[in-house]
Amino acid sequence: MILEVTNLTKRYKSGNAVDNISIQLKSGGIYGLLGKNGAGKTTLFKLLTNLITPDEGSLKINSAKLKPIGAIIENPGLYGYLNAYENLKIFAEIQNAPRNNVSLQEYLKNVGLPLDRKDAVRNFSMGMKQRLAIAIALLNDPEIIILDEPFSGLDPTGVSSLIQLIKSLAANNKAVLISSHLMNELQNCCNYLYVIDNGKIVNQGDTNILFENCVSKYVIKGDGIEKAENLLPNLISSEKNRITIACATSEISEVLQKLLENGFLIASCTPQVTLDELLNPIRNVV
Ligand SMILES: Nc1ncnc2c1ncn2[C@@H]1O[C@H](COP(=O)(O)OP(=O)(O)OP(=O)(O)O)[C@@H](O)[C@H]1O
Repeated sequence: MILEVTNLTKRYKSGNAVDNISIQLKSGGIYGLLGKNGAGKTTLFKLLTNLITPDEGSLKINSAKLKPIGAIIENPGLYGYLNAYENLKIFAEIQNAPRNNVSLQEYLKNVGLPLDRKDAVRNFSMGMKQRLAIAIALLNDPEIIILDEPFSGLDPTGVSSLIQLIKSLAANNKAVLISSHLMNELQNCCNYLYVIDNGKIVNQGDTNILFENCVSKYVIKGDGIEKAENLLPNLISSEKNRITIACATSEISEVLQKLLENGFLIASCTPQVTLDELLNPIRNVV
């Protein structure tokens, strides 16, 4: 493990922002921290990066590096009136990181920023700002990268290219920890998920398994599929060419078989998971 957090707690007058949290990160893994607004994600990240001190618990980083963590917490704090290269150079100076022309250009290239963009970063798209912030987080070649809500404000193309960049960091053996309230983005990106609510980790596991275990509904599409209503006791809703049924992963093949046997052609069958189901794993019994 590159990072081991044990029973971390942070109390405020309003209550425990982080409540007895334990997490472990391995090099090369992409970890998601999924939770609603106010769940405690940013507070946990501030504890991991020593911006605040815990009231209880411990944090162990198994690295010989002076600065093993690179992080973007809350917003990428960029200088809007400077260009990408100038931003990177200033942060490299502040962090005492290598700042010769070649290595700075290399950082920009590695995060996919065009080297010929010389205008101020206030003109950049959100996706480009995120990339620049990641380049800054990478300046000291940290072993752990922490990204707080990196998908916020990105369009679908920006999200998928950011996911590619995050995967390339993990392929270079970095441990990446990402917070978000967006389940689909984390599902597409992370190997392992921690679900946080009210300061506590309420659910965790391999992303695919976690989602599979939380599926309680399927949307089935097909020409005239709404006419299958009477075949399906677990029907939730029905409209032209589309039905939604309550059904666990273990039961869906039987349902599809029944539809096929009765002459219905299925165009797609999509599992549905809501954040509520991930937050309340015990309730997911169909
Ligand atoms: N400095 C502080 N003083 C008092 N309460 C705080 C402080 N920082 C955070 N909190 C409280 O701790 C809880 C967790 O906040 P936190 O910002 O960690 O949540 P979050 O999951 O990051 O939410 P968001 O997605 O909205 O940023 C909230 O109830 C918040 O009001």
